[in-house]
Amino acid sequence: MSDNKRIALSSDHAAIELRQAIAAHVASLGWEPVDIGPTTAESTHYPKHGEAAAQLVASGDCRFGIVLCGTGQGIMMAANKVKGIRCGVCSEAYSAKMIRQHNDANMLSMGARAVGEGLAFDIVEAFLSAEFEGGRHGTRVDMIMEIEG
Ligand SMILES: O=C(CO)[C@H](O)[C@H](O)COP(=O)(O)O
Repeated sequence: MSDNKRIALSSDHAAIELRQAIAAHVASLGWEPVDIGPTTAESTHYPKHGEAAAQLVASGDCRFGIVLCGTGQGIMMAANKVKGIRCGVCSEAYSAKMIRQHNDANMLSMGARAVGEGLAFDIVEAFLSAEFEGGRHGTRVDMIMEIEG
């Protein structure tokens, strides 16, 4: 397990409050939130926020990233364009566990218009407590990364 306990957090305007609640929650779990905003509910564009969080993860500054928009889909797509990022959208805890165990995901995305705070906390906890299993899953993750070049 990595010593890096930093988690990059970003969102668009649709998820400010949920993102801030998740930042506090991960801190309560012993992680260090690196919340890069935005902080106002003014309409903004999710690609730049997804990319910014993904860069912190890809550079190794943060171990994981958690990104949010209305659905979680657009900001996930943006994050996955950054080399080295494997980000999945989750709206239940099982998938959040599995994207760590089987896909070695380093970022989690959620939709603030799709999940409430309690469910989002469960999803985050499932993601952070699961470990990559390697083995055949490592072979497949390597294949994903080869597509990226
Ligand atoms: O979910 C999203 C992207 O996948 C965005 O949060 C959503 O598209 C923003 O919509 P609006 O500008 O109408 O608030």
